[in-house]
Amino acid sequence: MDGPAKPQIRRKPVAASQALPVRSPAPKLPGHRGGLREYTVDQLSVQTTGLTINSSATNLAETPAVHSHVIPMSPSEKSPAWTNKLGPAGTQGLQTRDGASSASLNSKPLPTVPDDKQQENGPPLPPRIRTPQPEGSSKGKSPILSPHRSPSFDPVLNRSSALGPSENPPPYSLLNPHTVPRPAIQTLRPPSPSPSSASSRPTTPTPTTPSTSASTSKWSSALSSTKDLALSILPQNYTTTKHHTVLLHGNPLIIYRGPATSLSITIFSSPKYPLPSPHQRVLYLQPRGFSGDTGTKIKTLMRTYEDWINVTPAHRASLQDVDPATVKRWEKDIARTQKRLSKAFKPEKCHVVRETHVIRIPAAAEDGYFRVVVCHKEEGQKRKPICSGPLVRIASLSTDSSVFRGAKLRTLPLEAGLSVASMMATGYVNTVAGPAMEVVQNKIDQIRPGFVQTVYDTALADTVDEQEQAMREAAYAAYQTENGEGVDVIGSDDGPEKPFPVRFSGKVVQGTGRWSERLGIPTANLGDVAENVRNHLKGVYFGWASIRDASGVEQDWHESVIFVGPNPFAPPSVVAKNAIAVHILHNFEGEESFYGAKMQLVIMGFLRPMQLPGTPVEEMLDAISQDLWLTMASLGRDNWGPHAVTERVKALPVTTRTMSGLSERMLATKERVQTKIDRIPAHLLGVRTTGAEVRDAIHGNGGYWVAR
Ligand SMILES: Cc1cc2nc3c(=O)[nH]c(=O)nc-3n(C[C@H](O)[C@H](O)[C@H](O)COP(=O)(O)O)c2cc1C
Ligand SMILES: Nc1ncnc2c1ncn2[C@@H]1O[C@H](COP(=O)(O)OP(=O)(O)O)[C@@H](O)[C@H]1O
Repeated sequence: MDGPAKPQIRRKPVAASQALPVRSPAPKLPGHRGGLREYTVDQLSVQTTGLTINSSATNLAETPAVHSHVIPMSPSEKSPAWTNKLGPAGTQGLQTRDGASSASLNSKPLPTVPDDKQQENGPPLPPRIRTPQPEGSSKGKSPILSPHRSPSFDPVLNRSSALGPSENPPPYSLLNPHTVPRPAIQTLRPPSPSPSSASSRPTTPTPTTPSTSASTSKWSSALSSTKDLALSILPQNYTTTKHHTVLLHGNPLIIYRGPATSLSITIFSSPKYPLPSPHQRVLYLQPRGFSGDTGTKIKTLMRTYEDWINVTPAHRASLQDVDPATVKRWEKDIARTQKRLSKAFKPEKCHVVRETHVIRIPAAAEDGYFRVVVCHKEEGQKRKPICSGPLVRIASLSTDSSVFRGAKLRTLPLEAGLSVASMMATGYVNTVAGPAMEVVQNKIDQIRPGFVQTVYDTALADTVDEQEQAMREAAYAAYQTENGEGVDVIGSDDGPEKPFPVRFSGKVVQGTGRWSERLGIPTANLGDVAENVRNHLKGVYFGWASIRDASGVEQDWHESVIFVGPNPFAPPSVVAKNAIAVHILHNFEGEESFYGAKMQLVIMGFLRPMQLPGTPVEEMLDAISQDLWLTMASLGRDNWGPHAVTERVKALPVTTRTMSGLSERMLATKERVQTKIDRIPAHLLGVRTTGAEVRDAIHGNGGYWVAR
């Protein structure tokens, strides 16, 4: 049971310069096969390694349908162009209903909150009890999987269907319940059951599979579990200060769903403080815990100089225009909040309901933690933040390592849950969209990471070497915390310490399946591993893994967590032999398994001793969430990556070594496949595509608001 002593976790200071103007996830370098420098430690050969990070995305956010028309705002009502160059800032210590400061996840102060609006330790509100949503007829079903799609009005696109002519629903008949990938995640439940989630509410009808196949229910239950988890982890649904309260309607976990991704809030204020007039009231989406590269993307896609995104709804609607079921839900939330406010404030000071906003979340917001900040903004003046809403997590269904960005330890289980849901959803996309999608998506994945975005928005680096350096730094920067404190990492920046790195290989064999059944995390079990590895290692380690394909060609290297110890699920034996189980932090896009394949492993360091068999599932998940976090952060550093990538790329012909040469090739391929990609409404299944993100801007702010 006792492995090496628990390693020292260091807090790595992060220099501002590490927030690079390049996009994370980083590109896979074409032709990268991970040629390696080898060392020798005991009888083991060792090597240094490289970095590969992928990305894709999705949202099931509810977009309340508007029945008839919306009232366009007059030009004067429209939000002013945002020329303000204030950097991102936080709302300081906004008081939540349970008296907790929202600064627990967001610690930067808002610099310009007027005195009378500053946070105060105002009357603590009674704890919020989340009551079940009786309308929850669709509990457990993902909104995008609901069996019927009505041609209801789409408030974002301002037309009668969310789907354009080229955006037909995917060929769901192709759904094959047997091909949706593992894992089963039934046990991935919130620590304490939370009765309500967005998944339990009626939502805007969306296209779906006609069947209630096993795969569909698995996928939707993965999401619904994660959403439940979100409620228990990010439970506060309103923030309040002396004069303002912002109530979030729906689940704080908002799954990306293309241009129709939205969130709804209601703003209250004290009788003496009505909200500014519509043309002076501007709503921003403020990224929390992001690194500079995301800021760069926002700036580029939104054609602006700042990281806050102006999301002020473009249209004014009346309550009669809104779907009655949505209004009913809002009213219920409002009544509940008002009841609490009336207990917390004297009647003459009690906040009154002012406006409800349905905010469209642009694709530029990417994945991460956000809050809505309501500002007072007069022409030619700096904006003045008035109040801000609860934290929300915008997420696409992807196993992209960057889903961990911005997460704090408290939210990591949620991140792990998302990662599992992502795996299933991405497989689902491949299944429903059929082989075309798979081929095209695979291609786009090869060409897309980093490069396309780089071409769009930044000056190109001169050489591939520089690009590789940049992508590594960008990957690391993604783990910066919002307060600049840095991230937790293992080991020194100089690279792995003796006896690591340790390199070995094994053959992927079938395990008992019990681990993934219980935790929802697939682990490749290794046979044919050298005895000295089995016997000398014990505990949980991190490192790089690479699988050889059928023809023996080594594929990309992926970050991995590696377990060496007795398998608690294996049949008892007199001398328990150590098992080696590897979870690779990569989505294998619907590939069922790689049993029989040869896996190369390079262990770079020790994470923790193994937990005793019988440890509660929640505790194990917590530990693994931290394992994943530490692995990504630790391996993202310069001296911890697969440097041999550089050597490989150097071997390429000179023309392909320059960034421009590469990016041209990338773009040419991209153009060939983009048209196909664009026809697949992957966003409905939660997958972001580059084309969809770029086109997103044409929808403008969208959204609508209702005066009370
Ligand atoms: C990252 C990781 C961490 C693990 N941590 C533990 C642990 O702390 N305690 C334990 O008994 N098993 C641990 N395991 C191992 C599993 O219990 C199990 O032996 C292994 O994943 C094989 O399961 P399978 O037979 O279902 O494939 C871990 C596995 C992985 C991949
Ligand atoms: N990210 C991943 N990490 C490890 N294995 C994966 C991953 N994705 C898919 N797999 C596949 O899933 C298998 C493990 O599945 P699992 O449900 O744990 O079954 P078993 O324990 O019976 O092998 C691996 O052998 C591998 O083929």
